[in-house]
Order: sequence, then structure tokens, then C-alpha cells
Amino acid sequence: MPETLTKTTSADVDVVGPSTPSSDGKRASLPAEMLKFDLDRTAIFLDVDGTLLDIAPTPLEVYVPAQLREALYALWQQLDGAIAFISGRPIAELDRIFDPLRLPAVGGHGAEIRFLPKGEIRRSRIATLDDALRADFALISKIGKGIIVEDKGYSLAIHYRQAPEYGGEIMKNVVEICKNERCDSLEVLPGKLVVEIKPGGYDKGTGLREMMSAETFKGRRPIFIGDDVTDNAAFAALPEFDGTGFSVGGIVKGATFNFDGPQDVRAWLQRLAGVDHMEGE
Ligand SMILES: O=P(O)(O)OC[C@H]1O[C@H](O[C@H]2O[C@H](CO)[C@@H](O)[C@H](O)[C@H]2O)[C@H](O)[C@@H](O)[C@@H]1O
Repeated sequence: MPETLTKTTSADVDVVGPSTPSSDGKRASLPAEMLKFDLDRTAIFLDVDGTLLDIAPTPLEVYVPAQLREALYALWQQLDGAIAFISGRPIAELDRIFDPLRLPAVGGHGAEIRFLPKGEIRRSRIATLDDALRADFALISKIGKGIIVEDKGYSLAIHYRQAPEYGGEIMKNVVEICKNERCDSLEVLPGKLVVEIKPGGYDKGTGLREMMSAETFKGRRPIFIGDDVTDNAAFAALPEFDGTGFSVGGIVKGATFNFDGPQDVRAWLQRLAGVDHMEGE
């Protein structure tokens, strides 16, 4: 943990939340029901890219504001450890991005889980992508400049944020590669300027359920915040725990409130943690 972070005490939080822009451009207050949480009975699950962090041109270029680390660490203390990342990125990558902060985490869309910040990372026994298939998908980067094939071991992400014009051709190639039942055990998930390809059998929903069975999280009511198609499985798991979902950038099924962007999520977390005294980001 960062040595500079200060210890805060656990307490019920009744915050007047940050404002979010309404559709007519004016600032509107958050609904009262999401401004009051008993932190002794709450768990928080956070998607990372597009939810906590602003989207960057490439996966390696994301930026973590110091105030966000501070808020997450303060909440980790106040929630007695019941706060976790739930991401498509591998856990080692989350540790690198948020260094020196480590949190409990579900990584690789549910392929990995770590219950405690310094605990062991447990990996799914479900097969990773077959090597021949992985090699064929890697060739998709040759279609044009700006396409990035991110090989995460368990899964692949084909990014075309820097070359949106290739979206159609990329999907055509994926369909071609998947002919003859080669992808039958896989899930192909088109996201925002990305196609995620992962084995079936686990997802963010299975990850959230597993984390909720851990001592730190058990019996609490989860809040999950997410922004993309791979987050749907986590939203769908929430009713099992009487949980609450918040979306980012557009209301989705299972969400009761929508944040306009990651900046609003960060402001709310800072407010909840009581560290919103710090200026800007
Ligand atoms: O589940 P998440 O934590 O939201 O991760 C989803 C994917 O995020 C990353 O890609 C996305 O963010 C990049 C950085 O902002 C951006 O350049 C890219 O276009 C986005 O798709 C990450 O690279 C993937 O591995 C994650 O699965």
C-alpha cells in the first residue's frame, strides 16, 4: 500500500453526491437512494477501462489520477476490504496500472481471481485459447495500420480504436477464422471499437459470484459499476445479492443510475470515501 495514504475510519456515509450533467446540459443531483450507503454492509465492484479510467488511444496509455488511488484505498479501509476491480485485463496488468495500490480483483473477464490485495491469484482451469487459433487472430493486425491484437493469454482483444474504418473487415475475418466450429467453445464479444474473444464457462458474473462467496464480501450488498458489453454478466448477477448496478455512458439493463463518464464515477468515489477535498485531477 502507498505509505502516504492516510487511515480513515469506517462510518455510515450520507453524502450529497456529485452532480452529473443531465441531457439538457444542466447539472443534476444524484438520486437520494444512491447517496446513502451503509459501508459496513456494502461491497463495491468496479470495472476499470471506461468506468474508472478515461479511455486512452491504446491499452498501455491509460492514466490513473492520484486522487483515484487515494479514494480507492480509503474505501478499501472503510469497507473492511470489500472493494474489488472486475476487469477484462489480467490482474498483473491491473497491479501495474494502479501501482502501488493493489485491491482484490477479478481479472481476464473472470479467468482470474484474487480475494485479498496481497493474496495469491487463482487461475481458471478452463482451457486458454488454442495456439493455432491465437496465431490466426494475431494476423488480423496486418489488415491495416492502427489495429492492435492484445494477447492476454486467456483471451484476445482486437482493438481498432485508432482505425475504426476496419471494424467491418475485422469482424469478417473473425467469422472466417471461426468457420468449421473452431470457435464453438469461445465467446466473441464486440465491444466499443474492440472485439474480445474468450473461452466460455466464465465471465464477470461468475467472477462477481465467486468474490461474493469470500469471507470479506459475504453477506454484503454489492454495487457494480460498468460501461461495456462484457459487464452485462455482472449486472445480471446483482439481483442474487440484492445488489445495485450503475452504468457509465448510457443506461443498461440492470443499472439504476447512469454516470456520464469516468470522471463522474471518480468524483462519486472520492465523495463516498470522504477524500473529495483534493483539488481537480
Ligand atoms: O473490463 P475492463 O476493465 O473495462 O477492460 C476492458 C478492456 O479494456 C482495455 O481496452 C479498452 O481500454 C483501452 C484503454 O483506454 C482502449 O485503448 C481500448 O480501445 C479499449 O477497448 C484493455 O486493453 C482490454 O484488455 C480490456 O479487456
